[in-house]
Amino acid sequence: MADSVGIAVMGASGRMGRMLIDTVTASHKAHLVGVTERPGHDWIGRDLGEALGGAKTGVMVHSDPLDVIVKAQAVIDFTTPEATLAHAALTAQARCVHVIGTTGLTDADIAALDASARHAVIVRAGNMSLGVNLLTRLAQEVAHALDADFDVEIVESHHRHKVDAPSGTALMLGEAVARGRGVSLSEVSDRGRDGMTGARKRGDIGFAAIRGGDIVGEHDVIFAGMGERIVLSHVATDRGIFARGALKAALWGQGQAPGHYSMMSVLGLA
Ligand SMILES: NC(=O)C1=CN([C@@H]2O[C@H](COP(=O)(O)OP(=O)(O)OC[C@H]3O[C@@H](n4cnc5c(N)ncnc54)[C@H](O)[C@@H]3O)[C@@H](O)[C@H]2O)C=CC1
Ligand SMILES: O=C(O)C1=N[C@H](C(=O)O)C[C@H](O)C1
Repeated sequence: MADSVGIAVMGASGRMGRMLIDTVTASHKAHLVGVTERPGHDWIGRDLGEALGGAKTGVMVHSDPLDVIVKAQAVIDFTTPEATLAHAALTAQARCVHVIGTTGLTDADIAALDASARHAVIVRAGNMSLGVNLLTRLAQEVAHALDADFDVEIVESHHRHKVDAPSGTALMLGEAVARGRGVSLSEVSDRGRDGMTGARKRGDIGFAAIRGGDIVGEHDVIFAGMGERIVLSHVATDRGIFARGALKAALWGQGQAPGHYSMMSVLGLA
């Protein structure tokens, strides 16, 4: 265990929480030191293995995040914006690496994370997969090469339980296109068209969201010109890609200077 990194997983019973527990447990480079769930959840106070329907693991499910943060070298957090902000105040005090996959954060939330990142290493991305992070680089390059004669539309599809839109990934892709064009996304973003919207505005970056069934996560960046169209796509079929990225970030963060990093740094794409 000497070189193995102690990891706490927040939101243990969630879709990503379960995947993260499997990924950390299977790793030779990390081990699980604790997990949390929201106060009132029926897993609180139980052994994690038993809560998952298997044998005892000796890892208990806590509701107080401090109980696990004090034991961890890295916290992996795919929960809710409210929970993630509360965790960030504690990881900053504990000086432990905070890997944040939670999406739906507001600009004010991100500013609060910037403040925590003065003391702790935060790695945050709306998508922790290698494929999507590479796609953001490609989208930026294509946007740079083309002018606004090509209309950009970002279409994302997710499972019926997803609560935020556009997805964190769609926003990452939108930011990449805006960077490639040298504009600010907030000034050109077109979200939630409905009714008599008027014709499309030149230079806008449009977003559309589909929700249904068990779709893990699909993203298209469409560059639609006159007589031709380029479509950059990513299809996730297994949440393991996000969990593996998050674990990689937790390991990479050890020994880094405090700061608010993205997966591009972790993957050597920055
Ligand atoms: N960045 C990435 O690569 C990815 C990000 N996500 C994001 O991760 C987040 C979670 O996604 P899912 O696992 O699908 O959602 P989920 O709803 O299945 O899981 C969230 C879990 O967090 C728990 N939780 C809520 N408040 C808590 C608190 N105060 N303390 C501890 N646990 C708490 C919930 O009870 C739940 O079990 C979403 O924001 C989603 O968009 C999801 C997949 C990949
Ligand atoms: O909620 C999800 O499931 C996902 N959320 C992330 C997002 O908002 O982009 C990443 C992935 O697409 C799955």
